[in-house]
Amino acid sequence: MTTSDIDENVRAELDRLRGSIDNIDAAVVHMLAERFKCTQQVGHLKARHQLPPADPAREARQIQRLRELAESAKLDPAFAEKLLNFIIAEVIRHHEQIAGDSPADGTAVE
Ligand SMILES: O=C(O)C(=O)C[C@]1(C(=O)O)C=C[C@@H](O)C=C1
Repeated sequence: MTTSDIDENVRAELDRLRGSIDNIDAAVVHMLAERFKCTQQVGHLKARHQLPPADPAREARQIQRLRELAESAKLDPAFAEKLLNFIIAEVIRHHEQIAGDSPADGTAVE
């Protein structure tokens, strides 16, 4: 059986759920885009002031907080931690690129 020859009621329920999934995925993309807009500004600030791209102490606090939020939301905390680490790794890569593009005297224009 394929999804094209299933019962009409099942099809309607599947379509309804998929509609919500599509809305949630869109919200996730928009939220991530906003987060990356902020972290790009952090990257420029850090580059201007010769601050290191990564801040492991800050990350440890973020992971702890996210794990607690995940637990209370009934989301697997290990998954939440992996997701945050994945996002942060990309942010650090951007920070490193920005720092690499900036002259050491901090006179770069954004
Ligand atoms: O808060 C910072 O210092 C950032 O650079 C942002 C951020 C993040 O994406 O949340 C990224 C890298 C750091 O290691 C910690 C946090």
